[in-house]
Amino acid sequence: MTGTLRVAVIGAGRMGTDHIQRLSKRIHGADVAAVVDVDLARAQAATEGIPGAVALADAEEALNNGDVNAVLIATPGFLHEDILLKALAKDIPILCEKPLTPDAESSWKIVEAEVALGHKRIQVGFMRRFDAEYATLGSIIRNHELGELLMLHHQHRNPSTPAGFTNEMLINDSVVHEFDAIRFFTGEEITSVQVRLGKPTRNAPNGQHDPQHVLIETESGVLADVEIYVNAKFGYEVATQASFEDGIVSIGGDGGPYTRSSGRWGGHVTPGFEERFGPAYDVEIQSWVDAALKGEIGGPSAWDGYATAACCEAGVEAQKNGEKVAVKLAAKPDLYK
Ligand SMILES: NC(=O)c1ccc[n+]([C@@H]2O[C@H](COP(=O)([O-])OP(=O)(O)OC[C@H]3O[C@@H](n4cnc5c(N)ncnc54)[C@H](O)[C@@H]3O)[C@@H](O)[C@H]2O)c1
Ligand SMILES: O[C@H]1[C@H](O)[C@@H](O)[C@H](O)[C@@H](O)[C@H]1O
Repeated sequence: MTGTLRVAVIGAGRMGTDHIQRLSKRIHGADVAAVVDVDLARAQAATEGIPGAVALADAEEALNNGDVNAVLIATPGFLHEDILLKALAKDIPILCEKPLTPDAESSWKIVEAEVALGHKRIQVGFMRRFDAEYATLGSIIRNHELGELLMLHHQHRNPSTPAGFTNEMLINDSVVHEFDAIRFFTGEEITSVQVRLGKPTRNAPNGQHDPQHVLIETESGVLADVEIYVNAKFGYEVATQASFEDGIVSIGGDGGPYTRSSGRWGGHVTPGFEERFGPAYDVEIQSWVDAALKGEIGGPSAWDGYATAACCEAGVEAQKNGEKVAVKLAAKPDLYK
C-alpha cells in the first residue's frame, strides 16, 4: 500500500476519541476517514473539525466505504470478533484495541482467519510495549545486563471503573495488559495463573471483588505477581519491579516535577491511562501506520492477542476456585514464528 492510511475508527468512546485526535493531529501517514458509533451523535461529535471524516452508525458501512483502507477498533472487547472477521475479509490493516477478544475460543477463530489469509493484518493495542520505561526494562532483560530475570512484581491501579465493569473484566480488560507485559519481558509463554481474593474495598461496585492478587508462572519458572486494584480512588498507577540475579529495576513509579509551594511539597498523581500512556499510544499508532503502509504490522500480533486471551480464560477460572489453573495454548502457527 502506498500513500496514506484512510482509517475508519469504530467506537467513539473514551479510547476511540483519543485515537481520533492522535490520528488527525500527531500521526504521520494516516487520516481519519470515518468514525462509527452506534450512538451516531457521538460519532458526529468526534468528527467535528476533522476534514473529510464521515460519521456513521454501522461498522460494515464504513468497511464498504471506498474511501476507507484501514480500521481501528475501539468498541468494547466483546464486540471485537465480528468486526475483526469482517475487516480481515477486506484484507486491510487493523489496529484492534485490547483485548483481541475476551476468550480464547473466539481469539483462536481470529488467528485461524488470519492464517487462512496468509499474512498478518492485525496489530493488538498492547501499548505498554511502546512505553519508554517498558522498552528499557525489556532490553535489560534480553541483554542479560543484570543476569537472569527471576521475578516480576506488578501494581495496576485504576481510580474507578466505568458502569458495567464486571468482576471478570478485572482479568479480561485490566490484567490482560500484565499478561502481555510478562510475555513481552520474558519472551516466554505463561503456563499458569492463580487468583487470590483478599479483603475487599468498600468502594467496589456490586459484583466486583477488588483488589485481587494474581500469581503467574512462565515456561522457565519466572514468577510474577499482579496487584489489580481498579477502585483505588487516588489516581492511576501502573508500575513494575523486576528482580534479577544482579540487581533490581523499578519502572512506572512516581515521576514529574517535585514542587514545594504554599506549605506543601510533592508532585502530582497521574489521573488516568490517557496521561500515563499518552506518549506510548502515539508511538504505538505511528508504528502501526508505518508498518501498515509497507503491508506489515508494527507491534503485538493476533497470536499475542490469542495467548493473552488464553491466560485470561485461566485467570477467570482461577477467580472462581483460588487454585492454580494451567494455561491451555494451541500450537503456534508458522505465520507467527
Ligand atoms: N489500551 C488501553 O490502555 C485502553 C484503554 C481504555 C480502553 N481500551 C480498550 O478500548 C476499547 C474501548 O474502550 P473504551 O473505554 O473507549 O469504551 P467506551 O465505552 O468509552 O467506548 C466504546 C464506544 O463504542 C460504541 N459502540 C458500542 N457498540 C458499538 C457498535 N456495535 N458499533 C460501533 N460502536 C459501538 C459505544 O457507543 C461507545 O461510544 C475496549 O476494548 C477497551 O478494553 C484500551
Ligand atoms: O480498559 C482499560 C485500559 O486498558 C487501561 O490501560 C487499564 O489500566 C484499565 O484497567 C482497563 O480497564
